[in-house]
Amino acid sequence: MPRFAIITREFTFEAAHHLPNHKGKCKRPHGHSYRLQISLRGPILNAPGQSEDGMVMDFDDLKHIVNTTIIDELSDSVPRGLDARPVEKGGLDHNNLNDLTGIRTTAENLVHWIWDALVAGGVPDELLYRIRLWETEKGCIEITHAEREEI
Ligand SMILES: Nc1nc2c(c(=O)[nH]1)N=C([C@H](O)[C@H](O)COP(=O)(O)OP(=O)(O)OP(=O)(O)O)CN2
Ligand SMILES: [Zn+2]
Repeated sequence: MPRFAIITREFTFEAAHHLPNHKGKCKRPHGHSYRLQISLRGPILNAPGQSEDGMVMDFDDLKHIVNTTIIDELSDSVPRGLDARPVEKGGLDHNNLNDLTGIRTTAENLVHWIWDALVAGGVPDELLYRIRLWETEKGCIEITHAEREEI
């Protein structure tokens, strides 16, 4: 029987957003230094002689897929919401999240959008374990498979 492990890689990006109709200051355009944690849970590979022997996934591979799917570039496979607008280039980093994603950019909505985007970009849904996102140092949103379930 394989043993399992949860691996977590952290990412940061700077981005602008606003929340239309928010009762407070967040309705105005402003920026955050976002902190993002992607966690995968899966079997520890038993592949003697291979690079990934003893890993769930190589951190380098996870970094590459997250950067090229959502952070530095936006993969063409990632669905964008109805309010999406053209952005000059790039992914979440140094962009306007309202225009890039086309969704209402609460942290709650963003973590579900990120989950969908990573699956669209090739991360197996069954490997994704948890996504955590900090907009500020004081507040964090997280989802796991339990929060992905529709009632
Ligand atoms: N549940 C949520 N609440 C809020 C969200 C959100 O995504 N989910 N977002 C915002 C705003 O985006 C805002 O930028 C963050 O607000 P806040 O926590 O108030 O951040 P501050 O650092 O500015 O808070 P201070 O109390 O002024 O330090 C709001 N709420
Ligand atoms: Zn904000």
